[in-house]
Amino acid sequence: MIELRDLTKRYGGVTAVDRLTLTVRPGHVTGFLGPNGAGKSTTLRLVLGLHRPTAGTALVDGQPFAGRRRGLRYAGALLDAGDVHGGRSARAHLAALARSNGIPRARVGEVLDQVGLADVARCRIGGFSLGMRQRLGIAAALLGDPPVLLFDEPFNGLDPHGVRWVRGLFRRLAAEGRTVLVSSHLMSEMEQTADHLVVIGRGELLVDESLAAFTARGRDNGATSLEEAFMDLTADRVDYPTGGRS
Ligand SMILES: Nc1ncnc2c1ncn2[C@@H]1O[C@H](COP(=O)(O)OP(=O)(O)OP(=O)(O)O)[C@@H](O)[C@H]1O
Repeated sequence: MIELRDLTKRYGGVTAVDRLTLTVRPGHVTGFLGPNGAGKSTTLRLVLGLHRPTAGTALVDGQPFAGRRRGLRYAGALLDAGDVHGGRSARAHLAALARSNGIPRARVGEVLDQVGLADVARCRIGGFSLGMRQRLGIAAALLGDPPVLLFDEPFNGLDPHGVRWVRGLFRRLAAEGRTVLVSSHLMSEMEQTADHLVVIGRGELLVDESLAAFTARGRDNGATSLEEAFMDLTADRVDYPTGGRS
């Protein structure tokens, strides 16, 4: 479970996250949506203790994640698939993470199999496509078999086979009772993957409800799709020209 209480992050004059209070529950895939610059990545980084909040708290299963030893056992995350040492092999990268988190080395082979990278395990990451890097990032998130998983734009760079695989993986992880929080701009993917939605705009919470309730409310207001309901909800929360309702 992830619990945010009045979570706030300011960078100089910019309030990236504004008094966010919400609970992300286990057993669901929670889609985390918002226009560009809404504060999604900042929120994920605050949860993982990579940034310090200006005010408020973020708890992972009842404790702050920052400073937690062997953190990958408690929460796994894919934040930036490009943020890896290109000179290492996939196996060496995962083995180093396993070592520093007290995870048995056998897990490395298991997660490489699970994400479909076993055949290229000894290849340098520098030669990997974006889709392969995404899979490696997902392998790293799964390494510690954690109860809480966070994914920032996990569908980026994946081909249709990869997208379908990720969709199924997230659903399985949630069905196993894990907390799965997925940020994405792809409404079609969220529609098929998430069963709960959190929407933020300019750092503030706009929606925290089931996908079914959100789409039903959108329909009542004349929206014909999740995308349209999202556009209507966030239209006054963007700082750039929008396409509006077609
Ligand atoms: N390290 C930083 N220093 C200064 N401002 C930052 C920093 N990180 C984020 N911001 C600002 O905070 C706001 C929220 O950014 P964030 O990246 O969290 O949004 P996002 O919802 O993930 O956006 P996107 O969908 O474009 O990835 C933006 O105005 C951004 O410019």
